[in-house]
Amino acid sequence: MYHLLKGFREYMTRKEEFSIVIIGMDGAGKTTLLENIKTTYNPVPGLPPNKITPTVGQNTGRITLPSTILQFIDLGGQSGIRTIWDRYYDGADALAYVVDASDIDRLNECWEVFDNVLASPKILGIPLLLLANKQDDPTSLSVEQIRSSYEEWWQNRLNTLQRSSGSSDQSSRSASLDVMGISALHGNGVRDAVNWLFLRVQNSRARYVIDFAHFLSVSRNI
Ligand SMILES: Nc1nc2c(ncn2[C@@H]2O[C@H](COP(=O)(O)OP(=O)(O)OP(=O)(O)O)[C@@H](O)[C@H]2O)c(=O)[nH]1
Ligand SMILES: [Mg+2]
Repeated sequence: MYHLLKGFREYMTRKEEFSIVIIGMDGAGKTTLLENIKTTYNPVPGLPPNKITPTVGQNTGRITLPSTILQFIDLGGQSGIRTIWDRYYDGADALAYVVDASDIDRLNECWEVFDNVLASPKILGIPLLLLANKQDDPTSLSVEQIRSSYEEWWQNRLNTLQRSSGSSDQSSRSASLDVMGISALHGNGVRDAVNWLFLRVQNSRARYVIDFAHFLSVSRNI
């Protein structure tokens, strides 16, 4: 029991590290977001936007918060590379799906790609944040418009599949979807998005602690 309690104490006091995977279509602004997060939180700034090129593979960045380390993994979004995303879901504590809110012509494709992400059983239970990026661009859709666009896309898809009974499924899907607006280029909303991710991964840790405490109380009674 002593070792169990010692282990529990060490578990409670160590700086927990969480992995956050950033996905989204090519050009959505994922790497710009990652580099902005580095600049915002680290003493060494991230790459300036004019030095960022399309990602082939992945980029990573770590930030240290008072009680937590967040490790961000930004994956390339070009169609040929999207097949690698699935491999990263297993180790992910949270997912951020970045949308280019100014690229209205590609929104349908964006929702198809998003739907594929949602269809993966590996992401069940992982906090998921939808980021409507490029809010600094006056042509960008707002957070509400992005949410409506997804709802509309989903409804059309149901209609195409002639699954009219699925409408309640659709409403629960979009109602539980967290959407935030950001400008990865200028940093607006980036701290709020990082706070959301931090709180969600912390909450999932709290659940583990409750489970462990429950395990301890059960083992005491054995
Ligand atoms: N106006 C505006 N442009 C942005 C913003 N974020 C990114 N961009 C621009 O969008 C383009 C693509 O940005 P990236 O960060 O390379 O996009 P990505 O999602 O990493 O793309 P892949 O690596 O190909 O998957 C660049 O020209 C960025 O400067 C933003 O918040 N506002
Ligand atoms: Mg990139």
